[in-house]
Amino acid sequence: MALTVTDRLPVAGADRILTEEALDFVEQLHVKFAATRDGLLADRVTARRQAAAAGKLDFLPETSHIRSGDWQVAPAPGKLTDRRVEMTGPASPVKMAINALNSGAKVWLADLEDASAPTWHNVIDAQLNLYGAARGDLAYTSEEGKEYTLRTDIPLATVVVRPRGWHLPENHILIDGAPTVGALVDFGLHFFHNARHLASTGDGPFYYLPKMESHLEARLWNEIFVFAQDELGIPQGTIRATVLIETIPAAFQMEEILYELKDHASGLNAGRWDYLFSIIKYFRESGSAFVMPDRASVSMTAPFMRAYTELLVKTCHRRGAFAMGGMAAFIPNRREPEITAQAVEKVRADKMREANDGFDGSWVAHPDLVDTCREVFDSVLGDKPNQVDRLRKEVQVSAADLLDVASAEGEVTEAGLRLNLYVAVAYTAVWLSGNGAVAIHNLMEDAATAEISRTQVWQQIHNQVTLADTGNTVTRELAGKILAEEVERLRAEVNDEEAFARYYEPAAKLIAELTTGEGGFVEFLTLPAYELVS
Ligand SMILES: CC(=O)SCCNC(=O)CCNC(=O)[C@H](O)C(C)(C)COP(=O)(O)OP(=O)(O)OC[C@H]1O[C@@H](n2cnc3c(N)ncnc32)[C@H](O)[C@@H]1OP(=O)(O)O
Ligand SMILES: O=CC(=O)O
Repeated sequence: MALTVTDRLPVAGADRILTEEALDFVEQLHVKFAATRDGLLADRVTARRQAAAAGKLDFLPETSHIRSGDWQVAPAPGKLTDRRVEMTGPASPVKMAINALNSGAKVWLADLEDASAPTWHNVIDAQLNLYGAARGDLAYTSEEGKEYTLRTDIPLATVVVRPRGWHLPENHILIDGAPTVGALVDFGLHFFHNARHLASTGDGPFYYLPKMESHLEARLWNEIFVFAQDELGIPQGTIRATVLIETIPAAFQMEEILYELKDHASGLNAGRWDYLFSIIKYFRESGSAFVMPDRASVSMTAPFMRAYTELLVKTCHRRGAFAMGGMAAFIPNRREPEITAQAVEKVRADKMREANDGFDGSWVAHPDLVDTCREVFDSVLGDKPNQVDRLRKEVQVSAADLLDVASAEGEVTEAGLRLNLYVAVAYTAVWLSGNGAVAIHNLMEDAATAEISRTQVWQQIHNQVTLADTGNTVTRELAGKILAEEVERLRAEVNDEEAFARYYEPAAKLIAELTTGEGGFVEFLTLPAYELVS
């Protein structure tokens, strides 16, 4: 096996990350685990085809002993016993890393996934920032002279790193000439450089694991953790992982996922946006029962979404694990107090539902929402650091409840179709420019929300949906016409032909292929997009 790095110096300091020893560690992870990951990705395709053909999923009969068994995950480590507010955001640029650490949140989900466009610069810069974060050593002065330093008056947020999902490759580290697995690169570099230090201070290493589709994928992570801890001489069980339940098959395997990671598990998170994307994707050709209303009208109170969150809380607490709430997409705007007031009220309502339902904490996307989330959880938790003791035994959720997409109120409209196409192109353009999250119309957009937008269009075309406001049927031609109009709208808004040609034209071409193209469904928007960035 020969490991090569295609471009060693994307950012100052890269050599501190891409050391021979760290790359050896990544290579070892690859040799031991990449083939299993490849097999699990292939299994996803088979499992989805079967479920789509049947138009249903069920709890696994072969693991019923796990669901009925009496077991608990390991107790939470000190730094993860109170997670009432978690701030999410990309680990690059350094300014955002410092802002997140300083935000007053208990945890910072340092995102190498949906809020990050994994350009080589971003991948390495994020690792440099995580290295600094682990050691309390980050500072930055902006071009305007604003100084960013870590606060000493409050505890900094505990870092929980979210590596890329299993599907994404890393094109800049090759083994025998082939791209490596992005997740193994992200985890491997972070663990190698920081695990001993974090373990010595009780600050980690902690991870969020995204987009898994089966408990066997969780088993693979567990095997990686066991190997990595042995290699670096760190006690087994030091790593703690919170798993995002954000795919529909994973919702049927929550118990099994916790069980596989038992000694390393600290909780599950209800990743609502990817979850919606996953349902659309999984059952995309299974008929009208799975066609969702306009994205904006599917809320967390829709019965099928409520079934999912209720089951998640019950499952976690029964096993001594934390149940973490998700992301309300409303973003404050420091220049528009009215927008901020609306965002705060909507976020407050969302967090109140979660806290009352038994979640132990939740996510916010912006530092100006930390206080709102904390106030809500303070009011429900009182003196307690969490509510893992609320077992929610009364909750009963069936397979049919989880799949009852038709229970969502709302319609499919041309306005929704138009907005989906606008957002998909606008977000993809920003992603191609190297930024994985952006506010569009005062909503947070990241890879997960953009995936909903583009898959809804695909699903509407392939199910010949009739639009409630115009009576038209969604066809390739209609979506293509609206796409062209939205691209012209964006051209006028961007008002910069160079930027438009560089980012928006390729984004529009890609979104056209993914929505109205004849080339078949593409699993992840970020896979072809990644081939367009360096
Ligand atoms: C579906 C999921 O997976 S959700 C989780 C993944 N998604 C995310 O994590 C999105 C996180 N949020 C963000 O990236 C940002 O809030 C955005 C892109 C939505 C909006 O960012 P901006 O347009 O920069 O917001 P705004 O101008 O109001 O920012 C004000 C300040 O807060 C900082 N800020 C905003 N959001 C964050 C954040 N998430 N983390 C750290 N700092 C932040 C900005 O850097 C800026 O700092 P400055 O005053 O020092 O310059
Ligand atoms: O990752 C979180 C989500 O909501 O998707």
